[in-house]
Amino acid sequence: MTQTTAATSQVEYGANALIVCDNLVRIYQVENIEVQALQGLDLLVDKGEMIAIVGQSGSGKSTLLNVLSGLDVPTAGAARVAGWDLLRMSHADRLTYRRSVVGFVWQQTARNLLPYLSARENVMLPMAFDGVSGRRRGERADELLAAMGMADKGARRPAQLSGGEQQRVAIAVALANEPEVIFADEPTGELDSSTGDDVFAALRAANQELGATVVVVTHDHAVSSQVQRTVAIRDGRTATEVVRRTHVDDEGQTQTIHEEYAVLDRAGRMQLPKDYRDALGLRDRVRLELEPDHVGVWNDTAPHRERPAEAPVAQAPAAPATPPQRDVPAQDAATGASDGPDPYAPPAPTPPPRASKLPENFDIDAARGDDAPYLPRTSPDPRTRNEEAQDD
Ligand SMILES: Nc1ncnc2c1ncn2[C@@H]1O[C@H](COP(=O)(O)OP(=O)(O)OP(=O)(O)O)[C@@H](O)[C@H]1O
Repeated sequence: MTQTTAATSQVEYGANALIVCDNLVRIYQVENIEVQALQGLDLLVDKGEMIAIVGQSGSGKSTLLNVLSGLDVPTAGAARVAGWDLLRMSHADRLTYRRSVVGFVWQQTARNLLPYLSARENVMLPMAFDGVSGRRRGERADELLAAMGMADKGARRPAQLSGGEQQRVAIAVALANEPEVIFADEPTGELDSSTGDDVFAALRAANQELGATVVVVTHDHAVSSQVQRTVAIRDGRTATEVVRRTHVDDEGQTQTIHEEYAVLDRAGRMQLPKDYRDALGLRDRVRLELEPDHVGVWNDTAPHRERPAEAPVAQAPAAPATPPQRDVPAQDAATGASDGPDPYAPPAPTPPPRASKLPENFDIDAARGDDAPYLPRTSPDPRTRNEEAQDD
């Protein structure tokens, strides 16, 4: 088995994560043309998480899933799942990996189940390949079908089940050999929305009740309301993440909050969301300014200006969903400071002063110099939105 050893002299990237993609590259050669399906993608998934990977058609989702499921080998970079090095697996390793370490739910219901076996027999089949005793196979199949809300339909063949029921049986099949992770590729793509919700409820049961790590790949951004974390990929790279959490307000009402993060890779690269770029006319080249607790990103044509040292620091405004149809002064992406008064802007709230997160001995003036255009972030500075994640 080609498992990586944990004993390295320095801490490995994502050492404690269940899934690690580090600068993953997949280049397809089509005649004389190279297609870069994955262009240095980074991804970490912890054990026990349920996440969605979203992206438009052609963004690289299927390529990523093929790599993670052991069907394809990346061109460069690193990919590990549960300690298995996906770039260095032998053929035999790959079979073991696909049989016992990962489970799959595909979009096409027909691809998940054998049509001539009952639901119960379908769930028992992977266990037979894995050498599980007959009695135990039956017991576990019954447990899994019950967990998926399919206890009373185990004797039916796939053709006697609805599309949503077939997908719930498929989840039970994927769980049969107690895999480390389940990959679901557009599992609700062929279903209506209410049936799709049932399938997501079954995936959540697999995650929360049976402890499986679940990765759902989809083009549907609305999925972010169904999972804890949504990772958006764009042009073969991780672009943004939306983390969903619940919050109880002062009146005792539970609110769901989506916090959107830009993903910063180890080389300091990040993608600015399109609505931010459009709103401020940011393209080709931008100017960066390091402030005590954030980095300002400026339109290249914006005049350089000095900010008074005692100027109040405002919280980041939510970016507009659509670019405003008017001239917007070049604006500091994090502070909201602008070159001149914006007659359309609502009155700015006066926030409490924020403490600097920089180390005490950090020389911000030296760091602002031209020699140090890229600086490490010392703390995340998420933009908070109470709305669904928006992509391009
Ligand atoms: N076998 C292949 N040979 C050549 N190019 C490929 C191959 N597979 C994918 N690509 C290209 O790689 C890029 C990413 O494709 P991929 O299928 O991963 O995207 P996707 O996000 O899954 O899209 P969709 O949602 O439409 O399935 C696309 O430009 C695609 O044309």
